[in-house]
Amino acid sequence: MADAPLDLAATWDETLRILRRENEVNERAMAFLTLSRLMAVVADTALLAVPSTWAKDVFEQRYATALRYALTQAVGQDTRFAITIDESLLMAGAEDEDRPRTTSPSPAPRRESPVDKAVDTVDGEPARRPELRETPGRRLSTQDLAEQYAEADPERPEEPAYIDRRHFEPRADERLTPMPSPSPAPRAAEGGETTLGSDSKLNAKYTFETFVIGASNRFAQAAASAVAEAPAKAYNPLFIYGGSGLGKTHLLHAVGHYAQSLYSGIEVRYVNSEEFTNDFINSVQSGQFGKAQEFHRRYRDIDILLIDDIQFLQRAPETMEAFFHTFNTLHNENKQIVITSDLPPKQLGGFEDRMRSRFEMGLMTDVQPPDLETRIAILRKKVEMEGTQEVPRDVLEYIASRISTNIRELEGALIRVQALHSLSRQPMDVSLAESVLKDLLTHDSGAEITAATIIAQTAAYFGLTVEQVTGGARTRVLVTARQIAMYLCRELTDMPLMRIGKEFGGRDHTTVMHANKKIAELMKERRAIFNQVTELTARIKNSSADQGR
Ligand SMILES: Nc1ncnc2c1ncn2[C@@H]1O[C@H](COP(=O)(O)OP(=O)(O)OP(=O)(O)O)[C@@H](O)[C@H]1O
Repeated sequence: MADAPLDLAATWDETLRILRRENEVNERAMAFLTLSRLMAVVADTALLAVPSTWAKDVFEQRYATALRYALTQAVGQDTRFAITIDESLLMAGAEDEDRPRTTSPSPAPRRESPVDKAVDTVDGEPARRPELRETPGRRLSTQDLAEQYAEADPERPEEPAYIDRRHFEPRADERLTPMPSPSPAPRAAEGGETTLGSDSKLNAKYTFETFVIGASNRFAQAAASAVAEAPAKAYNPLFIYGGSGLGKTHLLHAVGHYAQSLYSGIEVRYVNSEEFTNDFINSVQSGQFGKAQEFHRRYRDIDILLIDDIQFLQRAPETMEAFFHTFNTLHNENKQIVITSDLPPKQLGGFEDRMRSRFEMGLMTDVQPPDLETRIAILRKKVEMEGTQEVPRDVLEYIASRISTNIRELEGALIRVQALHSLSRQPMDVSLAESVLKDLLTHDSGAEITAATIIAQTAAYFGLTVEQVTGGARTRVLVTARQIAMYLCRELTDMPLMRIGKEFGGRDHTTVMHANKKIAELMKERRAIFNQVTELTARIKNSSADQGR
């Protein structure tokens, strides 16, 4: 079980007291610190919300050591910090100033940001805004600060403060490592794919231990970790958005594993939005009371709902309505919801405003494409997880420098390099990697690759029909062709497993997962499979480029 939750407001008060005592921070910075908030402490990192870019820069650059020292003392363990900007804190402070001070501050009517909302629900108590104490050294009023700031930055946006990774650049001395193992290894099912013992459908590989943290995902990781530690207390919902293959699904599963490791008996459910849609449609179409009840039990009698790729939620009004009610029920009952999407709520087409505004109620954070060092660290982690032969740093660096936008592609390239090495017995060096990536990249026109193209090309290559590739017959040739096509759909398109399964006659996502694993293994063992995958990749890329012209 987790330790008793930290009293964040008291810890922040103590941090400020220590900073005042040490007297290393000037008055102006101290006044900004008074307006700031401690939002969470995740592993060894304190998440701070501060009112302005100026404050963030000053705390990170000039007062980093003093702040880190004070936080370490107040938390009682070595604590570093990450900062986000929440401009409404400045206004909140100004409003507080106008009111007579009381010992129990009540929430002021003010513009709410996702961050505010998040803090309002900590420990189920109303927000404890940092008190504006009158100290001998404090002469600047928050009203002064608000005015100064408004003058300095008249353009500041009225939008709620989105939290994104740009506020979380790593310190120079920071190493790229997975989080210092907060969670024990998840319970693995046979085949190592999903956890047993509950209906959660978690992938055993996607944990915080196997997730590499860099500037591109630092805040998302910390927020995900915080919701697992304190479900429905920290941020609800947590909304993670960003491009394909950047680790959103991985984080979602990691939340589930970590929460399960902390709270025995906690009910966690991971679901893709398409699966949610299917479940709902089945429950309605059957017309059976039992099915409807089963749907309710599945999505409402749970503690954490992890819903992936919300952009695919079928636009049918009934499904939207079902999701809206599920969301409200869970939220009202203080159950945690974590959502991923390719776009932030505001840009999610096809969703009603009431739905979008609910997505914005908690905390929003993006994940960005990782930088080179993070990509190398991810590759190193994959090698370590597979327990395969070491891959030299220059080879990892070469692969990481050539593939930059999608981690799934990065993993695919690593698999191919390892496969050629094990088949050809050529040394694992940069020239080997070059020869593999040459094939992979020279055909890259940037044109979009579709499942239809992959299936058609695979069928033509093996002398089969499209129906045979997507059908149910199980001769050896058919199964191999089908699995290769699924593998390439996973590697070369943005499609989630569930969607790929649909393209192959409505197969389950676990079938696609199995095919993916199988082909990755076979590529290392059988030259014929490696050649087929390589050759087909070139054909698919060429054909997609031709279609795009
Ligand atoms: N920071 C990371 N550390 C380790 N592995 C990562 C990291 N980010 C992504 N990956 C890996 O990259 C692959 C793709 O990640 P994932 O499926 O989570 O992406 P996604 O953002 O959900 O993509 P999509 O939107 O297409 O569903 C996974 O195998 C995942 O483990």
